[in-house]
Amino acid sequence: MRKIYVFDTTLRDGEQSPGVNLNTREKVEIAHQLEKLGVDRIEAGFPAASPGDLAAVNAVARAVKNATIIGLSRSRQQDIDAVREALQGAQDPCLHLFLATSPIHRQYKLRMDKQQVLENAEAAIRYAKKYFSKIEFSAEDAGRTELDFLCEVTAMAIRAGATVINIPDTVGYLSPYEYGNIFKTLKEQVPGIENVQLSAHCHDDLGMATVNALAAIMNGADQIEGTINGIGERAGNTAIEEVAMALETRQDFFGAKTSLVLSEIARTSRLVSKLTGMVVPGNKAIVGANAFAHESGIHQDGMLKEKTTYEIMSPETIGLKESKLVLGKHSGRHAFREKLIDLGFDLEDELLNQTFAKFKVLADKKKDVTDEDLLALLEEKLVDTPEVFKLEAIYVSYSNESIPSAKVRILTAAGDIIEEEAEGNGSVDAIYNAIDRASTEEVTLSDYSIKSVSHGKDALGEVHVVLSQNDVAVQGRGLSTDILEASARAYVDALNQLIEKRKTFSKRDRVSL
Ligand SMILES: CC(=O)SCCNC(=O)CCNC(=O)[C@H](O)C(C)(C)COP(=O)(O)OP(=O)(O)OC[C@H]1O[C@@H](n2cnc3c(N)ncnc32)[C@H](O)[C@@H]1OP(=O)(O)O
Ligand SMILES: CC(C)C(=O)C(=O)O
Ligand SMILES: [Mg+2]
Repeated sequence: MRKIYVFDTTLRDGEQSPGVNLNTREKVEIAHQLEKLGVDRIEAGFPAASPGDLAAVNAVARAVKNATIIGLSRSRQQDIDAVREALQGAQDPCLHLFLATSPIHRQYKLRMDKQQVLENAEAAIRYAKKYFSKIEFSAEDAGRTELDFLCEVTAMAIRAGATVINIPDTVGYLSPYEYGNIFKTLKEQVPGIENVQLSAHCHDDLGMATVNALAAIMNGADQIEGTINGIGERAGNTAIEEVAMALETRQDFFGAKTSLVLSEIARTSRLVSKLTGMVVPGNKAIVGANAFAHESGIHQDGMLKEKTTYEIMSPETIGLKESKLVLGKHSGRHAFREKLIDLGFDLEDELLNQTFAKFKVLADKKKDVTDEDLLALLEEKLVDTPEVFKLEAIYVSYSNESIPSAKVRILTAAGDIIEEEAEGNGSVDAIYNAIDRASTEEVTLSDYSIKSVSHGKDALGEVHVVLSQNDVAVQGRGLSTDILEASARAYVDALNQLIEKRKTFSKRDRVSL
């Protein structure tokens, strides 16, 4: 199988992401992880950028033993000398030289004509060749460079001694067809091209960085350059994990492979995200939190029956434990039952259906239904007290400038609907006074507590109350994403418990008589 070399530039182009700044310790930590991931080449930084980056590149060069270490340099002697200094101690050093070749960059940025670009690049490569056996030359903005001039630049770089020729689509402008065609043309037309490696370096401005890298591979590229999580200048670079997994998953189509240790992908992604502070979007391919998560019932059902129905690769391949079936409002009974079994509850069909109905009501209110939410729902369902009173609705009126009031609508076991209103010294007190009126029970609230069962601002609130009547005390519990509703439910639950307990006492009394 054809090998595709992986050139990781997380520490250089990745660090060019606005807001990202990696210190020496962080660069070394990421470099060690990249080594474990098995990347072939690590671009550790741009030594001429600052003394700190020079020192960081040097620390990486000394620390890493199993990858080529690269430093970036403009086509200028002082930059090349900075890379020489930075790569001291590297087992396998490589200089990365670049000069822009496109008409826009030539005219406005470099203020050079074609001839000057050729001469400057050649002089830099020849100077560098005295110190480096491995030199990669990049024709910056190759994507917008006249193809015949790009061939000329490439031929010059090969003659001057470059060992890798990189074709950057610096501004992420090209379509896969156009980008692939550059590689095909260079392969066909440039003398000596067979003696060097061709490299693809893409940016994601139009969301085509990965597909362009793949197009380059299909047209003869030997190496892809990219970053972990696709971080980098503007919209970022090709995400290495995406190319590696595309090649792995579609070997039948691409017929090429990287030598990455794929099971290190998830760990590397997490580390880079942590140290750069760049959060990985949930829907990011391969490494996003949702990449192996399924929320909708039909997909979950398919997954439970056969994973390949909805997964083209396995989470284990990239070092994750397993796929996730996330319960939410789109989930179905199959996944719900499976989740409850995982939590240790194998419910009979009827109870399952009742709990499922409650779960759907909760899922309408919450983004994610967590294990804690489910346990709370289950506890409520498993302890089944007959509902003499059922809370149908509450309305609360609160302002800090008036007395809080509440109205409740309660359905009785006999089928009557009772509506009552009351005021109180707070919203909860007003609700409880209204429920007292509706139930006509005379009870004392001896305890009230509230806690959050799950996390986040849409977490379930759980209210516990203790009601007493004569010598009998009962507890009630209510759950809701709204604490006033949870409070009302807990109170009504306690009233039902109280009535149930009273019945048990009176039966016992009759027996003893
Ligand atoms: C596509 C890419 O990712 S390229 C890499 C981009 N990365 C970075 O720029 C990060 C590190 N850069 C830096 O720290 C600074 O830009 C430095 C230290 C390299 C240079 O800083 P300064 O000397 O202040 O120059 P400044 O950045 O303002 O301008 C760049 C100069 O380099 C020239 N230049 C740009 N690319 C090249 C090149 N490949 N070869 C030679 N000269 C170049 C520009 O034309 C400009 O020259 P001028 O001063 O004669 O007009
Ligand atoms: C330095 C070069 C290779 C680069 O990052 C680009 O052109 O995008
Ligand atoms: Mg780049």
